[in-house]
Amino acid sequence: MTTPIVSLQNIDVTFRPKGRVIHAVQNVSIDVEKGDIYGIVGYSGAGKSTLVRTVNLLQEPTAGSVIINGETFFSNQIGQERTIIKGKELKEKRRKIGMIFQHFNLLNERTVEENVLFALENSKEKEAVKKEKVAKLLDLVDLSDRAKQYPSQLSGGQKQRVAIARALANDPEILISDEATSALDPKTTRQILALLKKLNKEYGLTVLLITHEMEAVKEIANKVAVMQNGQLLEKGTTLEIFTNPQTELTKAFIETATNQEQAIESISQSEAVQNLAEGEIFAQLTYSGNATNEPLITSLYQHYGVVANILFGNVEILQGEEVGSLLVILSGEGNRVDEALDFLEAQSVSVNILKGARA
Ligand SMILES: Nc1ncnc2c1ncn2[C@@H]1O[C@H](COP(=O)(O)OP(=O)(O)OP(=O)(O)O)[C@@H](O)[C@H]1O
Repeated sequence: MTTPIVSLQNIDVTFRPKGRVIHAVQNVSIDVEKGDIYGIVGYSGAGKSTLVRTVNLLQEPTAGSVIINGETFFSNQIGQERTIIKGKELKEKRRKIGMIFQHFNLLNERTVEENVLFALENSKEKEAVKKEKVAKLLDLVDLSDRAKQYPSQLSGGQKQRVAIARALANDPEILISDEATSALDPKTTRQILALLKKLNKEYGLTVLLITHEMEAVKEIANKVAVMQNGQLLEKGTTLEIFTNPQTELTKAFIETATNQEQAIESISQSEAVQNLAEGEIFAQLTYSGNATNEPLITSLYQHYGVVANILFGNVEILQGEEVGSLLVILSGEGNRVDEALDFLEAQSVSVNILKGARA
């Protein structure tokens, strides 16, 4: 195993405002490999921002370890001595971890190029070298023609691209994107995500993608962790999580990202589902890779005499793999539906029963 570029181990963050106790992050462990785009999803208040702010110690954990590229930034584990990097050392290390935010955080009284240049104020390079670098970065984010303009003259997507150029100024290996697309419309969101993907692919940039939008994760992340109330509910590859979610919250997130929420809602109202007969099951089947629609459904009939009435079908490409989803009513004799469901699960099809019960 290679050393993870970011290893967060048993991270706790507890706030104590005015006598109250808030467990913002509780015992969360995440390993991010170099080249990952690692999505961290959860609703507002789940603890995502607090967790990622521990990566560059903008937030000091209460307990746990933060290890970046094999180097311990912070450690406070039971039975061990507490260590933390500070001062100049911390400042230097922080420069190698870029950050972008929902509201861009640009300096409004400075031009686009001055905003990017500002990130290089501690660099010992000559002014001309810095300027050349800024020009290159603006070219990279496709904003060369806006160099002399002010943030107020730019669209949201352009502002975020300035912020990305600024975040890359010190050649970071890691970029933390904290809800960077949350204030943008869907089309601009896709453009920014495409830019992050390009930076990841062409420059090997590792991205921590904090978001409440599973759609963004689906679009570019190869791994994902789901958080709720400060805790990590589940983590895995995007393909694993989308095809076999373990928790109700993850299922709900996925439904929003795959337009299935609406399909399930409207199909649940259909006559066939409303009048589901005894022994019938209304279920969502999700599968990836080789399993395809037709052979699965044919097998159910051939082996178990179970008829699958397909009410909705959808195929998406995730991380280069096909992920299929069907909403079906299964009917058959005796406990044949039950056997058919076991068969499906043995074929790595994830079964989510929406109405009716197994025998
Ligand atoms: N400095 C702080 N002092 C006290 N409580 C805090 C502080 N920072 C965060 N919290 C609390 O910790 C919890 C987690 O907040 P956090 O911002 O990490 O969540 P989040 O998942 O990133 O949500 P959002 O996207 O809304 O920021 C919340 O209950 C929040 O109110």
